[in-house]
Amino acid sequence: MDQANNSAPKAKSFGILMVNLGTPEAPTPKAVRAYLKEFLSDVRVVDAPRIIWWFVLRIILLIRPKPVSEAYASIWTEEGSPLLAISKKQAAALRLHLKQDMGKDIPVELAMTYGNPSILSASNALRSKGVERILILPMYPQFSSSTTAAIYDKLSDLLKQCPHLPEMRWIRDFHDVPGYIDALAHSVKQQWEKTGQSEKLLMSFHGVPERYTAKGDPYERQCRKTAELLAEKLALQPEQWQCCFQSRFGREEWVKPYTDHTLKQWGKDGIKSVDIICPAFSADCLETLEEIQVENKEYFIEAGGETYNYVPALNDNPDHIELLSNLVQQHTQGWDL
Ligand SMILES: C=CC1=C(C)c2cc3[nH]c(cc4nc(cc5[nH]c(cc1n2)c(C)c5CCC(=O)O)C(CCC(=O)O)=C4C)c(C)c3C=C
Ligand SMILES: [Fe+2]
Ligand SMILES: [Fe+2]
Repeated sequence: MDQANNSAPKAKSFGILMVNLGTPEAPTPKAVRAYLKEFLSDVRVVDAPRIIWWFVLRIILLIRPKPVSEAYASIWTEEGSPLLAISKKQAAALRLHLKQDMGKDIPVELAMTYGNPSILSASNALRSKGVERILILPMYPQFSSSTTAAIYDKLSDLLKQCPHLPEMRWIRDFHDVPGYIDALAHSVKQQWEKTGQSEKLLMSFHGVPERYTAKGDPYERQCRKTAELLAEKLALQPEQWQCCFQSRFGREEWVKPYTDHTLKQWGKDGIKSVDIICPAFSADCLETLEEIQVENKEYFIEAGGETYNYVPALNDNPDHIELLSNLVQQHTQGWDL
């Protein structure tokens, strides 16, 4: 019998498109303005009618870049923006871990929804490596129309130019995956080993407008589920923890309770010590390193609190990378044959 007919068809190679939000190129008003312009022009992020939003955005872009660039300057590192530097480390660690687990090189390309490296350049890099099947890995444990769906939109816009499409699969969310909850619990326990357990654990998630939940965005529900599972894993009593939402933007009501209000109230109520974790952020960034670690700490201490411990994001912790590798392997079943 013909040898060629007998052998299985050659497996098409697959690659991973790891995507996070994006960050300015530099901690300067000019770079922050360019970043905010692209980010805040996306209808998935701000869904206001375009004519009205166009006027409002012009004002925001006059006022916001200066203070926000100062906040970025305060967290900037030699490797650049923490979000980008950590994301690069996550991509490299995932590449290494997949090689160990799967015994071969699986291309992993990092992309940002806004700014660089763009989804276009990362997709082209995968194509140049001969990848015919792409697994999209949004680095958001909880699905939101304002983050994960924005990646879908960008990618579909880009694919409109392509005469031939790759096969694609998505990791839509992993808010309740045991490996994710375990990794969060492990990071809290490590904090407790270093500093002792505080009176309260505050789980602070990035907020979204209440209207988004009303329209069917599952984000708030998924955040609450993550928080419940983490509390259960840590065997916390209801009075020992609280789920809150941070990073409000604009004047409308966002999902509650608000992180800053809660910390001020706890300080006034005589709570002396708090541990705070931000499970919606897979990498430390402006919203954790400045807003949570600095700004909200001040609110708590000024209101009478004494001890405030920020539990870092999962970043490139080994159990985070193990979780990502397991998710990749589950979602590519049948592709590696
Ligand atoms: C305008 C509305 C915004 C929505 C809705 C929103 C949702 C959302 N964002 C993240 C994750 C991140 N956001 C970050 C920064 C950031 N977010 C907004 C606005 C909205 N986010 C702004 C305007 C900014 C920029 C900073 C500022 O001007 O205040 C970041 C950090 C980026 C960095 O460079 O470090 C992350 C990460 C999630 C998960 C989310 C909803 C689910
Ligand atoms: Fe945000
Ligand atoms: Fe593994």
